[in-house]
Amino acid sequence: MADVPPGVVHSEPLVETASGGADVKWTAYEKTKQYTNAFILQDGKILLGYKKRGIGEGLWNGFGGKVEPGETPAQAAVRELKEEAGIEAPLRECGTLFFHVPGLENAFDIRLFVANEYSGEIIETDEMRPRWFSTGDATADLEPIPYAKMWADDVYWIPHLLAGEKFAGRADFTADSNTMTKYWFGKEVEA
Ligand SMILES: CNc1ncnc2c1ncn2[C@@H]1O[C@H](COP(=O)(O)OP(=O)(O)OP(=O)(O)O)[C@@H](O)[C@H]1O
Repeated sequence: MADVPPGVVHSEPLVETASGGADVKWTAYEKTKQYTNAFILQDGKILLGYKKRGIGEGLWNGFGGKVEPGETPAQAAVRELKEEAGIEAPLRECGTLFFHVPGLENAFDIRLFVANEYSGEIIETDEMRPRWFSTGDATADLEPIPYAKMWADDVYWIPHLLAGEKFAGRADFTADSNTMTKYWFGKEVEA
């Protein structure tokens, strides 16, 4: 049985797929705040957004934000996708992530969502500049997923997202930099 880190939310057993920083301890945390992160995957391409402000500014990511009081994570994911990319999609939960960043009051409890179709027109918003990327090699019109310009954790779990596997993990970051001191990721297996 995998040694799942504190804070990681999952419903089925997990097998480890990546880990690092074995010589450091998981940082203790007191409070968590729920966030969402949503992706559209279609015909060998993935929709990402360039974050123009706030947490993760200057990085490419899925579309998401804080779960507001009275909302479920699924409702928040749909609202944030509409607010940040202008589209609606039948999102399904595909994973969870937990992040600790020193100096922030709350650790991040993030629910990840994916859909293979959407409706509406993809638009740039105040917060995000959306763009399609190839899920494989570069193509004539699409660049590959820009891992070097994404959160350092993404390279470990996006392959699960692309493979249709449910995943969960945790990463502890240094303050004010996109560097992980300790991380653990796993995918769900049948109980
Ligand atoms: C540390 N490693 C990380 N790796 C991958 N993704 C990460 C992340 N840390 C935060 N995220 C995502 O970043 C968005 C922040 O949300 P953020 O825009 O700040 O929230 P929200 O829109 O509610 O804020 P406003 O109050 O509107 O500014 C949200 O999707 C959240 O899932």
